[in-house]
Amino acid sequence: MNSFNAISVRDLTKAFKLYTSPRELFKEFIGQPPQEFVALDRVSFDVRKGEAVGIMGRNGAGKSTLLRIIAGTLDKTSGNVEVNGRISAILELGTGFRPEYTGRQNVITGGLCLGMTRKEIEKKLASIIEFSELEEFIDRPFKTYSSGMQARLTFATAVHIDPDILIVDEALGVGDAKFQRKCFEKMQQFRRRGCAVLLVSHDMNTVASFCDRAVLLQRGQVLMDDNAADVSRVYYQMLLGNGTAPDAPIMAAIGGEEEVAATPSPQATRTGTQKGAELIAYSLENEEGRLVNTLVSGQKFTVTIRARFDRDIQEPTVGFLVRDVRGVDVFGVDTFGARIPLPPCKSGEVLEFKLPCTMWLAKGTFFLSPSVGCIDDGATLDMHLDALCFSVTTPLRVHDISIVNMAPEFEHLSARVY
Ligand SMILES: Nc1ncnc2c1ncn2[C@@H]1O[C@H](COP(=O)(O)OP(=O)(O)OP(=O)(O)O)[C@@H](O)[C@H]1O
Repeated sequence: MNSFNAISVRDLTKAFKLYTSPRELFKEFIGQPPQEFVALDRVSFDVRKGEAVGIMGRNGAGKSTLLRIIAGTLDKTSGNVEVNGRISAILELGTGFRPEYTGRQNVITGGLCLGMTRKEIEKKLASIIEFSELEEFIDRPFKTYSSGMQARLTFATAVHIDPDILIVDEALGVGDAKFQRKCFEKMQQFRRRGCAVLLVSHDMNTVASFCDRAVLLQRGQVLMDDNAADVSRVYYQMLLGNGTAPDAPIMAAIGGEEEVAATPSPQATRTGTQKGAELIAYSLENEEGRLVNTLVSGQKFTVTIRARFDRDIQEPTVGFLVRDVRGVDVFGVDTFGARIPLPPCKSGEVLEFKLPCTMWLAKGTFFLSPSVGCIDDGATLDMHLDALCFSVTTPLRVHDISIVNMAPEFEHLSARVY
């Protein structure tokens, strides 16, 4: 393995044998193999030292199976996993912890399970308890702890191993916000000293903000391995759509090749009846009429949408929706709602819709979903969810945390001292 890598996974495959009855065991014994379920299918990726990699995917995609094999608690069927350094894995709450033991006793047994020596544990016991903030409860039975308290003790023990590789499977999700913050701070410290972090999470914001890279699994295969923000976005679109990412790009942006267009997402999900009209192009233009994927808060821009009709529509309607990365709808408009009639369209005609707007959102990444509909029968004919990804930058005078730009007029500011 390359010396920069902490983990190297090559063609990793895991097939679970499915025994539907005890007879199947017997059949296997006499040479008839049982049915198999392939949970991981030739998965390959690397994690570099000091890198934080998110593992994403819908329920059953194979994330836990992957982590368990890397952590060494589950056997692989084929392929190769190389690990360079000491692993500490939080695969589920209270790994190696006994419900009837006290918190203190469990730190000792759990620590031993996680690979610490008894001497090491004794040396770190006070620090583990302090990190968990459970001093008051540490001599009570573990089974009386809430799931958040269990998470605290599990995490506190696991991070005191001083691992080279930290593997965390969602366990942090149950701690309260303050404790989660503390855990992420601890994980950042690990990264700074070269520890690799592998984090399974369903939360795209966690992955996008904490991880450098992410691997998206779909039915046991690697669908995407890229920077965390892009993978999170695709994962989010999978969740919004039919659960799988389409194989091929479905959209092209309008415009000249030399110009930068807002990125049409290859993963856009189509909704609507898809009968009567289809969206054929859409784009964003700045005030100079240039195709852009970055808009400046406070400035004007134009949304252009083109739709082709394959039947006569007396009253078409066009609109779009803008969402942020968390999936919150931040703006929506359509000609029907605005009571602006569009001209009737005949089969074979293309309608071009251009709507000048002002960008009042503040800094961030957003997704635009264009749509075309038919007022005659009240249907959405075609809508491409989150099809255009664009970012907004704010002028210096708007604070970074802003969601919207209230356009402060500093030139008219008055300040009086009494
Ligand atoms: N012991 C087992 N025997 C048979 N199938 C199994 C076994 N363990 C896991 N699977 C199957 O393997 C697939 C992957 O499971 P896994 O737990 O890795 O998914 P996951 O991505 O972690 O899901 P989740 O987000 O729900 O935790 C699932 O379809 C699951 O049913």
